[in-house]
This record gives sequence, structure tokens and C-alpha cells, in this order.
Amino acid sequence: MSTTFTLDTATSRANPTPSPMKRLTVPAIQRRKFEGKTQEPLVMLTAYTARQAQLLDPHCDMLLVGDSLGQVIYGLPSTLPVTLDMMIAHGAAVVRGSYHSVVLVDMPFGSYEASPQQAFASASRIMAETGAAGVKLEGGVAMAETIGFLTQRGIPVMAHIGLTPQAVNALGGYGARGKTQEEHAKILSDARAVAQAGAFSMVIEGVLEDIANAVTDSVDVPVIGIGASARCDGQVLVTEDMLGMFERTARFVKRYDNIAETISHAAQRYAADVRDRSFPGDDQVYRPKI
Ligand SMILES: Nc1nc(=O)c2c([nH]1)NC[C@@H]1CN(c3ccc(C(=O)N[C@@H](CCC(=O)O)C(=O)O)cc3)CN21
Ligand SMILES: CC(C)C(=O)C(=O)O
Repeated sequence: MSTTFTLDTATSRANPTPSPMKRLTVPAIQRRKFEGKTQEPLVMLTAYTARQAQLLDPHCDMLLVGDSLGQVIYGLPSTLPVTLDMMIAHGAAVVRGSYHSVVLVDMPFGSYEASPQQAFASASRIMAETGAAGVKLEGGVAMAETIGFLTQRGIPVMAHIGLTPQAVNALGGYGARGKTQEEHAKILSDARAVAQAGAFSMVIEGVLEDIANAVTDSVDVPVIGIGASARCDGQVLVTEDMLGMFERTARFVKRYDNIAETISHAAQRYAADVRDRSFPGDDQVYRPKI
């Protein structure tokens, strides 16, 4: 007997008119900042593949196709070598694998910083070739003009401030930001600038908790934290970090499973079965019916 995988999404995905489960929208996400008394935090995880997106989608508000895929799936030393083509291939896969969450695609290093025009050329390719709902880009005051340019031309932008990994060479590492008065003030002005420019939301990464709280209180768009504060309007983690795929991760990661161990254990048992010829067994070979 073959194994059948069932998902809570299976029924609605098979339904030709899945109107009750319409995809969330960027304006709906933006409104969540001031909706309801409880202001339920927004849930975001990264996704890089269609199947991963299928599994995460029912539980999330947003799926981020992060340029962290450079390190997480391509084994690159940083996010800097990630290309627009890589982001587009994975972005399209995640859109195909999801039907509920807002899908956002990271703009990779070198695809947007030179000018608003360069950013529009790259972002419009992402939008047209993936079907994503918006893009994310790193930077504050310096990117405000570009964020306005994209937003006014119909491309929703999520900004990313604080610890911005594409600037690792300038920052000197992945240490938390905001430890000096100057840095603290810079992060606050970055937050205000990107919100003012039209970003519908922003990620704040790797900053002192007080700064994340101050940013959350001082802008009128949802602030999504990673290594930030529980008081942010939402949280994001890299899915593989959260699943326990890596031995070493940043302090801000909470592990909800240990899939590294699960995978190693399964591979070990498979290898043993192959080596002692117990795989394939009777159930896995084709024989003529008698
Ligand atoms: N798997 C993965 N998870 C991420 O969160 C992530 C990526 N990759 N790649 C792109 C960036 C890089 N990020 C990182 C990478 C390392 C640390 C880290 O190890 N931080 C140390 C402090 C380092 C220091 O003080 O110099 C820590 O202990 O938190 C943090 C964020 C976040 N992003
Ligand atoms: C860690 C998140 C916020 C990100 O930017 C990425 O996955 O690249």
C-alpha cells in the first residue's frame, strides 16, 4: 500500500472555486497594525520551495522568499552572491505552492541600490515572473526615494532595517545593532523614513529590544521582528533555523524541532537497508499479477 499524505489544505486546493480561502492582500496586512483590540501579531516564515510553501502556508500570514536562501540552500558564504534569477525561480515556486499567505520576494544585493530605475526594472521582473504580492529590500533613509518610486508604481515594498545582512562588510559582522546613541537614532530615523516613503511594512532585525519597541511605537505600518522584540507587530524566522536544520544559529532563533537529526537518522537507516539488501522489499518491487 502506498502512503497518502493529507494536508488541511488539500480540500480547498482541489476545489476549482476556492473563494472562501482568498489570498490575503498587502492592504489587509497593513491594516492589521491598528485592527482589533488585541492586535494579533503577524506570522511570517521564509519559504524557498513549493512543497515547503504548501506546508507552511496555512499557518502564516506572509511567506518570505528570503535571500538567506543563498546560505541556507546554496551553501554560499553570505547573501551577496545571490542573483535575481535565483530569487525569481524560488519566488515562482513558493507562489505555486501557496494560496493563502502574502508572498514577498527579497531583492538581492546589486539589483536595486544603484537607482530607483534599476530597482523598478528588477522589482517588475520579480512581480511579473513570480506572481508575488511585493518585494523586500534592505535599507532605511538611503532607500527611501527608491521605496517611494516603487510604491507609486504599484509595487508594494517591505523595508528591512537594523541588521541588514547585505551590508555585512560595512557593518563588520552580524552583531546586534543599536548599541550606541548614534546607531539608536539612525535606526529610528531609518524606520520613519521608510514608513514615510510608503513601505507597507518593515522587518527590523538584530537590534536591542528597546529600539524595536520604539520603532514599533513610532511608525503606522506593521513592524516584523527578528532578533527584535515580542512587542513587534509580527515575527519572522528562517524556517530551516526554526526547524533545527543547523547546529549553529543566531541567538534570536528558537528551535521547534530537530530535523537535522531526523534527516541523518533516516539516511542512516536507508543506507543500512541498502547495504544489507533489505531495501527494496516486497512492497517496493513490481511483479506480474497472477
Ligand atoms: N539560516 C539563516 N538565518 C538567518 O537568520 C539569516 C541567514 N541564514 N542568512 C542571512 C542573514 C544573516 N543573518 C544572521 C547571521 C548570523 C547571525 C549571528 O550569528 N549572530 C550572532 C552574533 C554575532 C556577533 O555578535 O558578531 C548571535 O549570536 O546572535 C545573526 C544573523 C540573518 N540571516
Ligand atoms: C531573515 C529574513 C528576515 C530575511 O531577510 C531572509 O530570509 O533573507
